[in-house]
Amino acid sequence: MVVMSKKIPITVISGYLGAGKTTLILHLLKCKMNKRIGIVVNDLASVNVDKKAICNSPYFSEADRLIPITDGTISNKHRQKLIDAVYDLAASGAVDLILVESSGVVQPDIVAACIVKGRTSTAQELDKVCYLDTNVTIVDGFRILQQFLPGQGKYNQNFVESNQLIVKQIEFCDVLLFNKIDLLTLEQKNYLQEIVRQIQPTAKFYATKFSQIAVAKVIQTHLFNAQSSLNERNLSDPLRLLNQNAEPLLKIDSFVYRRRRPFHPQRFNSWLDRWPPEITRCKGVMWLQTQPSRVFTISQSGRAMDIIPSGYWIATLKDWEIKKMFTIRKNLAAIWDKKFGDRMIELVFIGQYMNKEQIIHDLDKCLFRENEPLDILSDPFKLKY
Ligand SMILES: Nc1nc2c(ncn2[C@@H]2O[C@H](COP(=O)(O)OP(=O)(O)OP(=O)(O)O)[C@@H](O)[C@H]2O)c(=O)[nH]1
Repeated sequence: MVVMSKKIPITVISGYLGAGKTTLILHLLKCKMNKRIGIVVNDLASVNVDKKAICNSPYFSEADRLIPITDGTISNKHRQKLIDAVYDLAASGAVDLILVESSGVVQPDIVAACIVKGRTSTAQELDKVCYLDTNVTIVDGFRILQQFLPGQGKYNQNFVESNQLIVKQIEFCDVLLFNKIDLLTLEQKNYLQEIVRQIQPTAKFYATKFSQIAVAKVIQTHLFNAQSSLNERNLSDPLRLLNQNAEPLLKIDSFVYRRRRPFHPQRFNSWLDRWPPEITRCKGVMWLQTQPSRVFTISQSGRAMDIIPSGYWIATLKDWEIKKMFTIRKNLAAIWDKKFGDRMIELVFIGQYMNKEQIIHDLDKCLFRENEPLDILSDPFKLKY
């Protein structure tokens, strides 16, 4: 049994799909004050896009540690993976604090119960090496504008189920970040804040843009009180909560669309105009025939869509640089293609009742065909500067 002289504090970050959880982690990495940070990222899809975003951050240092968990639902199997990952980090002595990013469809009270009462698969007690310090819930103001306004989605089951989950996430937290306020008018912001405060009157409340918050407000706050927080919600026996076979509140699916060939910019752009509403969240990378050196990152959440150039493919570097990258990036050989190098389209789609075959079929039609004429000038993704 490992006995730690000092237990490691844990901040759990919850929030619906695309609320800004990874954005908060990237912000905290940037702000850290000589602390070694351990991160557990629980992503819903089989490709952990959040892990890539964090590991590629210039602020993720060699002293930091990250353990990814994929297919992050709330099933018993995944609860065990989460407990084991947190224990490994806390018992390693290699980190000073731990951030746990829940997947967007997870109830935070179950994650809290895992940390308060969890035992590893080898029967080690988690509370011997770490303690739950703060539960942060991030609320996507722009999404709830759509979901919480009167009359919206009244007869739509997707809305009802996702609203239930968002409300549960709001209810169980010590700190609430009301995020994406840059996308709201003052009137919308005030109206929605009022609703959120009614659901959660006691937590510390901060309105944020891009999850920007002072470190001390979310780390080592000592705000979580296991007795009152779990008891208040009639969860007096966290073990029961931990062991119950919770049906996910939200029946949500995900799949990965992966192709080596690039998109035809105009065709892909017109597909974006016909975006299937069942897709709740899409994230990943892509490339365009017209701009073969650029990596484009896509991040869609509800009605908000970001497609931004975010660096260059390794395949565009000089030969010696590419060779060096092979020694640095251990997984590069596995993804390298003779013709395209590391260029690829890899998009994770998350949603309810998605017509996967139709989406794949339509996206395949957006791919650039051999010997097709190239119209660089009318590329809608061309940078204006
Ligand atoms: N306009 C705006 N965009 C934001 C803000 N915060 C985050 N975003 C964007 O929202 C998108 C989703 O942010 P993430 O941090 O990846 O969200 P997440 O909660 O980690 O997403 P999942 O892990 O998929 O559930 C990204 O494109 C962010 O840049 C904000 O305050 N304003």
